[in-house]
Amino acid sequence: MTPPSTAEATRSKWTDKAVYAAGAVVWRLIDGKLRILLIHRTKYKDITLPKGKVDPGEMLAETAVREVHEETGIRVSLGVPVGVSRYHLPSSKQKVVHYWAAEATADAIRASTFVPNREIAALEWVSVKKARARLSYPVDLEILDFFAKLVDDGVLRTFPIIALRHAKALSRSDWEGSDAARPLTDRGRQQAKSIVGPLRAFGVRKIVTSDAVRCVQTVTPLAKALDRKTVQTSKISQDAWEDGEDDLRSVIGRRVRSGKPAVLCSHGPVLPGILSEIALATGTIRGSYVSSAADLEPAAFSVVHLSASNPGSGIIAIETHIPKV
Ligand SMILES: Nc1nc2c([nH]c(=O)n2[C@H]2C[C@H](O)[C@@H](COP(=O)(O)OP(=O)(O)OP(=O)(O)O)O2)c(=O)[nH]1
Repeated sequence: MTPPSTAEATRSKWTDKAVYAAGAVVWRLIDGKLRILLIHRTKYKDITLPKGKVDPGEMLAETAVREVHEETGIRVSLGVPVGVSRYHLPSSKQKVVHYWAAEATADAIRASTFVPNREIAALEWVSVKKARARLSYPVDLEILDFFAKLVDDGVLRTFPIIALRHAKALSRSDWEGSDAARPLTDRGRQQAKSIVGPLRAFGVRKIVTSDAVRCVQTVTPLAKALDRKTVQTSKISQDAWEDGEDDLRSVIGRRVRSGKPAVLCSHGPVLPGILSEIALATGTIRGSYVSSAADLEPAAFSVVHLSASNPGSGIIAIETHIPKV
């Protein structure tokens, strides 16, 4: 059992031996009371949290959202990570399941498509206390405990600011034009496509990018999928940063004030400044986790979770995701 990343960045590790899965503690307020979603599984006659196995090529965050939807008919966006459970399958393989908190909004409930089926017999919304009594497996209880801590800390409703490093670009030596015009490689374009699912999983609505071509190209598949325009600005570009003319502070300040899930696509050397400005804008006591979250390979991203009601209470959690291509 790995604790959730309240004060440290987490990085997912992949091994061939384990079976990976992802899911969520889905929650909503009913008449002001917190309720979480349990599933009654048909085949196993057990009561668990919604989750399921990673599809080939998929990243964990998109698995969590897809599986919640497939099992419960409810479309969620992910909030804070609430832990990783590990258990042995009857085949003796290890199963590793990553969980996030995820709010089921009123709209998502209205649009729910659940009907009892071969996999899931019933859905049940219960208090955290009742969930503790009903869940079939001890590992689920540990996830529930992490979730309950968020509730106790008053930081259940959050929004993410995501710092994304542009995907793989042509090297400077292979390019004769200006550095700002350097495009993505074929692999970079694949990476840009592969992060659309996981970025959507966090509910990204706003896309802000350095105006360098390699950054704009990195977020273009996402912008298309969301049918949104990108905000292209030199304020977070490497050229401006090298000339001391960047303005990370105003860009981050706006994002923190808006409270909307956003992605900021920038460059390796600029990312530490972006993470540092998020920490400063939220009164976060800085630790090494902030700089490690900025140390990203191409097309990797760090999700910084902030309190929706009180962003000034500091960063709630940071998690880092690495593309598989
Ligand atoms: N969900 C869950 N199943 C467990 C646990 N411990 C344990 O022995 N099992 C059993 C129940 C089933 O016989 C078997 C496989 O269940 P599973 O939920 O991991 O896998 P699955 O492939 O059926 O479902 P999924 O991951 O696609 O949602 O493992 C546990 O802690 N959680």
